[in-house]
Amino acid sequence: MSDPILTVEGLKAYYRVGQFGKNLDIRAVDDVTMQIERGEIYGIAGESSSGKTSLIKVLAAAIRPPLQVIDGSVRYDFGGRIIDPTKASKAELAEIRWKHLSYIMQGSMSVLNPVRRIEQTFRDFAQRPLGLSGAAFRARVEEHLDHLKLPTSVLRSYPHELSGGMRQRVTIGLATVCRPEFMIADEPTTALDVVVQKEVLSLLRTVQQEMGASIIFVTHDMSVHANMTDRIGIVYAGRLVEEGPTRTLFTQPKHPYTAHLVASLPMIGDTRPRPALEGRPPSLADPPKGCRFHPRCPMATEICSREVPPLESVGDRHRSACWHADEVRPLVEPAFDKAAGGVRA
Ligand SMILES: Nc1ncnc2c1ncn2[C@@H]1O[C@H](COP(=O)(O)OP(=O)(O)OP(=O)(O)O)[C@@H](O)[C@H]1O
Repeated sequence: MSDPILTVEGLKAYYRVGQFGKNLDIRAVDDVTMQIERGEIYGIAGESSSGKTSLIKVLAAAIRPPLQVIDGSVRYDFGGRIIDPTKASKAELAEIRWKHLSYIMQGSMSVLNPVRRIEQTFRDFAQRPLGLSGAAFRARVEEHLDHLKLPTSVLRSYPHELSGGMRQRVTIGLATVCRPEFMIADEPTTALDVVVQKEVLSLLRTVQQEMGASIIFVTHDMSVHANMTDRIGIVYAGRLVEEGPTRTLFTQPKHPYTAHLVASLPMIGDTRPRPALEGRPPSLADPPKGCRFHPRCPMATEICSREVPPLESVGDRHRSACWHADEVRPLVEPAFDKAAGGVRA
């Protein structure tokens, strides 16, 4: 049964910028409607500049000008306590942050203050929500780090004294110490090498399972999505164009853009040429009419340049915004096995 912790309806968030004396709207999030279930890992995928970070900034209540919410609603249900982060007061947000909602931003250094030891950063973030102080607080943090198999000696370190992988683990420690119900992770492993990346992802998944938390997980790396997520939302030019269970999206994509994203995944031992996607994503200041993907779409017909396709159900928990959803086929033979590590040759 559906038990959404987050419901987003008709969300529009634009960057309002001035250019050559004129006001310009960059429509980074344009009419997004989605729900996240309690305990699920929901991945957001899409190429660079598609609006992934802008969307989660709104969801994480981390909006700064020139980004503005223009329309729509965001509704969290934290055990019966309903909160819209786009309308909540500073005091309300301070109450939910870390305790109910935590945000692992791109690049650990943006969270870890370079001139404060890790222990001080833990105090800054978590002391208030945990309602502990002094030795009791320190004991709780040490117990948590121990549980995550992180040496408690990191508490005495400054961020620059730690490796990138260790810093990212510490960030996960920070984001989880108050046992939030909802976590938002933006490209948490992008800067790390593959081995460290796997370790960090496995740590994140373990804590998520133990806490029963929901995660929105953003990355442009489809192989990470294959390994981590229960469902994926595909974003193109500010719009959610397809959404469905991870396996379904990999094996039966119903949007030509998803079919290309999935096909672009390198697979060990498969040297067949990959079908390349022509062109570049459109400007979000002046996106094309109709389906925003139509100028690049090999399946586009006249209606695609005229009318915006609605995001409609095409199967079990599967929605697609494409006039030709029924005709979309995978571009390569899919090989998906999550239990064996997601995508395989
Ligand atoms: N501060 C800003 N002012 C104006 N436009 C911005 C600002 N930040 C982002 N944008 C624009 O908003 C659009 C969406 O950017 P966003 O960072 O959300 O995309 P993304 O999918 O997260 O990209 P990436 O994968 O590269 O992080 C882009 O066109 C970008 O140029």
